[in-house]
Amino acid sequence: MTAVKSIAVLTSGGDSQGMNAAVRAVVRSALYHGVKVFGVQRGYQGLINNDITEMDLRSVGDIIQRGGTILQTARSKEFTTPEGQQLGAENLRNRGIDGLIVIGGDGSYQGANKLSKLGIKTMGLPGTIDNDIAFTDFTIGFDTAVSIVVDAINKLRDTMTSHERSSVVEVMGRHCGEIALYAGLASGAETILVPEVPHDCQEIAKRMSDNFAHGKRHSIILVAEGAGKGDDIARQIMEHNGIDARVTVLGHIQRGGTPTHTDRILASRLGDFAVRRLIEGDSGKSCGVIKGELVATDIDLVVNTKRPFNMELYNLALRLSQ
Ligand SMILES: Nc1ncnc2c1ncn2[C@@H]1O[C@H](COP(=O)(O)OP(=O)(O)O)[C@@H](O)[C@H]1O
Ligand SMILES: O=P(O)(O)OC[C@H]1O[C@](O)(COP(=O)(O)O)[C@@H](O)[C@@H]1O
Ligand SMILES: [Mg+2]
Repeated sequence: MTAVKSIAVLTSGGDSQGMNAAVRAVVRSALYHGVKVFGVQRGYQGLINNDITEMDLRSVGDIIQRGGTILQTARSKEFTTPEGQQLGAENLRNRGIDGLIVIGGDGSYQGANKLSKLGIKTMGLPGTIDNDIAFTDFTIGFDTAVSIVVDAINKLRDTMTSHERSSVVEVMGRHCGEIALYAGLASGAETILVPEVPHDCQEIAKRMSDNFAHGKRHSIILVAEGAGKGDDIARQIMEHNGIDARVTVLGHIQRGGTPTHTDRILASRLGDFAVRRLIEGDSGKSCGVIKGELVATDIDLVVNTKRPFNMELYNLALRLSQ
């Protein structure tokens, strides 16, 4: 006997590579356990518009390797109102859907928390390139996004070294420096600017000049968008040390392309886990992986906890990039 007979799945907010793999896992796991499964189009907007269709095994064929999301995504203003949330919950109930799996980032989690408080059995899956959700080591899409940034920096290094230039690379992360931190450490960037740690352009310029004086032939400055605009940082540093700085804004390239195997496996594990928890009667949880183990944490706690910034990795990146 399963605690839910019929569930729905949606993707919301900024898309991320691996969302499709998560949708596939939810659909196939639900059907495996004899639970009906519905797909909601365009995130919470689809809940409001009643844009909900039943899915079968073939609805999720040939998608594990695709970026983006076959369910489409949206940022829905209407859903941030209590009326929008009530309507979304009613539309689910009217179809006899008694469980919902939300795949999205910190904003989507706020919405999932509201639905859970309205009595919908809701589970959240962390789907965002930003890695800004607490109580999971990684979010779905982060590994792919970091790989894309590292690959871009490898290419930039070649030409920067040849010209003895510095390169400012702006990456995503409106409120969170995880992409900059991981990509910076993995690519040997000399400077990593994140919203969590204050910076001083004069100090950065001085360190850069010292490095050039000691034989460095390039300098990579990685800036999370939440820490400043690449153009502004480049201008300020150049004013202090006169070293030619070129700016690259990676933008939405970071959110596209085929997910890495790490993201596909994370998405598959989390999607299946969320379904099993709903079947066992659990709800109001965020699914995550901590030290390799699947965990379910109260979504209310997750949305009210800021993910701690990893200063150990940050300091390591600085020490190793001298
Ligand atoms: N406080 C909130 N209450 C209810 N719904 C919210 C809230 N914050 C965000 N949402 C919903 O989640 C959607 C996605 O959030 P957003 O921050 O854009 O993306 P992400 O989930 O990737 O962080 C929003 O468009 C909105 O519909
Ligand atoms: O151009 P868009 O779609 O607003 O997305 C840009 C944003 O996407 C993100 O990667 C994720 O943002 P959300 O949490 O709002 O989905 C942010 O770091 C970045 O600012
Ligand atoms: Mg977000």
